[in-house]
Amino acid sequence: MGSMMPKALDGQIVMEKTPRYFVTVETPARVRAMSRDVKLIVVVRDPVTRAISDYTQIASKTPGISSFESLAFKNRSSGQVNSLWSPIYIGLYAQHLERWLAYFPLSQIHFVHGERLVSDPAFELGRVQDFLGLERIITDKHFYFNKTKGFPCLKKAEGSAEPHCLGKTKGRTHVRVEPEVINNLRDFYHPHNLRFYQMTGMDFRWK
Ligand SMILES: Nc1ncnc2c1ncn2[C@@H]1O[C@H](COP(=O)(O)OS(=O)(=O)O)[C@@H](OP(=O)(O)O)[C@H]1O
Repeated sequence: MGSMMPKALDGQIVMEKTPRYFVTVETPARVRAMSRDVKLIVVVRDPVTRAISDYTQIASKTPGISSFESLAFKNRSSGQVNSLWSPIYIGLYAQHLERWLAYFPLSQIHFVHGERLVSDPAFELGRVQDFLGLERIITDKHFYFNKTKGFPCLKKAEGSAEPHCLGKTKGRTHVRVEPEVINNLRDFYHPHNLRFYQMTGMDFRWK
């Protein structure tokens, strides 16, 4: 992993982004072997919406896939959640964080509040810049709310004068999931979320 990272000059920061790192069992030890003072950034959102978003993405690439409802439960009538199904498993944030905390102090891990990244991107990016020890260059002046997209976008893309929104696969309409299933998943995640708030000292206020 370390040998694959590009070299940096003094004053430069090398970034690497892989969503799977947070949940892959071998990763914390590998990252630690590469650098013990690396800074880690994790974007987290309500695990129920996260699961539906994840399924929406998988379904868009998998013709004939079973319904969310049938994959999310081991047994629908008993309401037993299939916590090993990846869209559900990834949202068990406390469990994943626990593995990282065996290798890194909490002070080296920064959590981006996913919902606030959408409602107030400048605020969340302010926190990220502080965490990285950077000057606060990105501020609310860089964003505007694009009504068509329903999300914030950049007024100017890097090296261009044109506005820039994220692509079509970011911020798309989710598949409809039965309200009863959503409530069931909320109950399932509730204790895990509370543990996560306690571990991070942050109240994400997920329902
Ligand atoms: N500004 C802006 N524009 C569009 N989308 C935004 C933005 N900020 C955050 N988001 C949320 O990012 C979600 C997609 O990111 P992913 O986690 O799927 O990306 S990746 O897997 O890391 O590539 C995507 O999830 P979905 O809404 O489920 O599509 C968005 O809610």
